[in-house]
Amino acid sequence: MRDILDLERYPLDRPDSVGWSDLVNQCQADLAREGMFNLHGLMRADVAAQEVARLSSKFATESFRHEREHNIYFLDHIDGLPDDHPALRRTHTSNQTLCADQIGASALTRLYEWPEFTRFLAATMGRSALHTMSDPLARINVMSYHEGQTLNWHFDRSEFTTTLLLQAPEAGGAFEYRTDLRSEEDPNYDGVARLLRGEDPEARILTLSPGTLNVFKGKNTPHRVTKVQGKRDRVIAVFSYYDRPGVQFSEAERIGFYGRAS
Ligand SMILES: O=C(O)CCC(=O)C(=O)O
Ligand SMILES: [Fe+2]
Repeated sequence: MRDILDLERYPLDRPDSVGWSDLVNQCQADLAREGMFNLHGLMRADVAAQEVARLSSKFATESFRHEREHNIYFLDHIDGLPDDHPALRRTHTSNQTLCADQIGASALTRLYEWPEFTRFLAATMGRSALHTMSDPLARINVMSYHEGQTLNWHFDRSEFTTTLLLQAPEAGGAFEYRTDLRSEEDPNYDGVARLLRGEDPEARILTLSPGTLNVFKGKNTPHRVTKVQGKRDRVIAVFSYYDRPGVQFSEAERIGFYGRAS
């Protein structure tokens, strides 16, 4: 993995070393404080650039244009919530998505399936194990956003989301998030409505650099990607892991996110 990752800086391949334990402790502290951690420059910059070049023709010809109006839940209706509640305010999303079956054998697939990577991620989250998805489309996605495009406010399906930025835009395309806006016990619909009005003082903005791994607790932390500005696309890989093996999206979810079920 040394050909694609900076393992001098991040010793993911040496789980018995002090350096590995120190890194895990640091990530755990960041997760507890911020709901996320970042490994800047985990993927080598030239490898990230090669992936962008390799995928650019696929983006041009076979990507799914994910374009829709949606609410923060990506659901048509929430039981117990009137359909006109401001927490259900609709926003617009537009980007291009490539699914795992289109990405093929690549540095991204190698990283996603590398057992030491899963082991490291599980340790940062205080879990005994994490598992790759069996969903042939959802396990790895690469998304590109060109000028004016955005992924609007949403909560994720999985508790943790793991992304790796491959190419940064000239401007915009920042990751905006609001840590722990809701919990399993409290959906905090009024807090959601306030965030959607742009009035939540706890919302934070993160500007990622290419090669950076970002792990964040997206299930209760709403987040969005602000509009990309300039000619260079924002390109980012999204890896999905779950605490049990064999997880798949439903057919309806696949059609919503990818425009196809298989
Ligand atoms: O593009 C990003 O930085 C965020 C991606 C994301 O939130 C998601 O795929 O759920
Ligand atoms: Fe997300």
